[in-house]
Amino acid sequence: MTRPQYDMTVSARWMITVERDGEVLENHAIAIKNGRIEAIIPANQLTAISATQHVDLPHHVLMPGLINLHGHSAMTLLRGLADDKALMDWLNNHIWPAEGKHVHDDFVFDGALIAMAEMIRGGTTTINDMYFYHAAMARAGLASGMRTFVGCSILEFPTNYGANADDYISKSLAERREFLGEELVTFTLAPHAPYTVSDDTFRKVAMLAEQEDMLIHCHIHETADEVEGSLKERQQRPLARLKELGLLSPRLIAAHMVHLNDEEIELVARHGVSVAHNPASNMKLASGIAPVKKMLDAGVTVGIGTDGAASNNKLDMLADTRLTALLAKVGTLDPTAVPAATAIRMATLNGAKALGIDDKVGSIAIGKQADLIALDLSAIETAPTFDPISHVVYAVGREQVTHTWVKGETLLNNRVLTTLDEAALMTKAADWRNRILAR
Ligand SMILES: CSC[C@H]1O[C@@H](n2cnc3c(O)ncnc32)[C@H](O)[C@@H]1O
Ligand SMILES: [Zn+2]
Repeated sequence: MTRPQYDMTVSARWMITVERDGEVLENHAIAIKNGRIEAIIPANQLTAISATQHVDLPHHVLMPGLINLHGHSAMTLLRGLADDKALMDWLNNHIWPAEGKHVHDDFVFDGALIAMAEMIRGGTTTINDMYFYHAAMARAGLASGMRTFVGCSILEFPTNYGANADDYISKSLAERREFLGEELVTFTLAPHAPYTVSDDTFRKVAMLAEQEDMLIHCHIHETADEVEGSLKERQQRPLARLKELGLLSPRLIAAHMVHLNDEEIELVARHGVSVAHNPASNMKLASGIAPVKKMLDAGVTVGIGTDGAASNNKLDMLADTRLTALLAKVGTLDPTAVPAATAIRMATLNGAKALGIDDKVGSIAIGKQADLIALDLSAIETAPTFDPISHVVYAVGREQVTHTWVKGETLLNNRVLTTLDEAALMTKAADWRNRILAR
């Protein structure tokens, strides 16, 4: 009898499937063909099948790849330029002036590749980004092999990329056309925030999203100042305004959502809006603590994002999954607010749901694409292991990520990047440091 033939099999000591909260398979293997998981079997049945390549992970946990639900990848090149500031001081007096001097295609391409090297080494397989120069971002995504959502920024004021909202929109749609056939690249509409986008533009974005079947990605209710500013200027809270303008729908991924009352949480749940929670950025910019437990209890899909490297200052989804669990506990004084298994689901399947790709990725299941990561738990820092779910959330560091796969392609092999040249990127980073310091 001929044995079933696969491209790759991976066996692991533990497998966190995320199919059911808390499910851990011990000593199991998966078989992958054409980038898809075709079988999940006890490791002792591996002899019954054959594969071109086998990866044995005897001390490792295998789990779905992490989904970074909110980021600005190219901002790695501005990391550490302005720390210890509140959001509007940080943006108005530091980040926007620096972006005005430096942000062009080459900045976005190089900065995004540096971000992707960091993310792949930390177990992130999907990035939901928003920035400028989208063809450069998409090219970086294709070069790295990451699943890349390219958010097309829309603002009312001019930047190097666009003159006004209509200009941002038309340039973005033109850049999108070039990548429409690429499975791993998806363009989204990214109106920056309620305080930088007009009513007319928000209406256009809502219509365009329907016409073109696109997601919308926007910073919303990030700070108390944003909510108060809107009340002062328009006698309306930003979310109420966005509801009137037709923005609230399952297409919308709302980044931050820190300052919400109970009615707003209900509204967001009713309209199927997803939320990208950014605990590190919210802590560093002193924006506040998002009501994550209340949102989850109301049925909102809440995923996790890092935000940019200039406000985090890491692109470390494992660290921010830990922060998600810890911050929810301290914010509610309830140790059960976000348990470990919930935090893992937020960083994987919830991100996939928000992006509308949970039929493809976000958990380990037959038929899903092989976006997977492996972490080596044999380090002293994670010995002994009683519960791998606990270790992944509370004890591991990203240096324990050994392998990262997207659609069955190896992006990280025993901690070595396979698609990106780390040494060349180090040189690029040094060049950018000199250019930025020179201006
Ligand atoms: C439209 S995305 C690009 C734009 O957003 C800026 N930005 C980065 N992080 C944040 C944040 O947390 N809140 C608001 N705006 C942010 C970034 O610098 C770009 O100018
Ligand atoms: Zn952001």
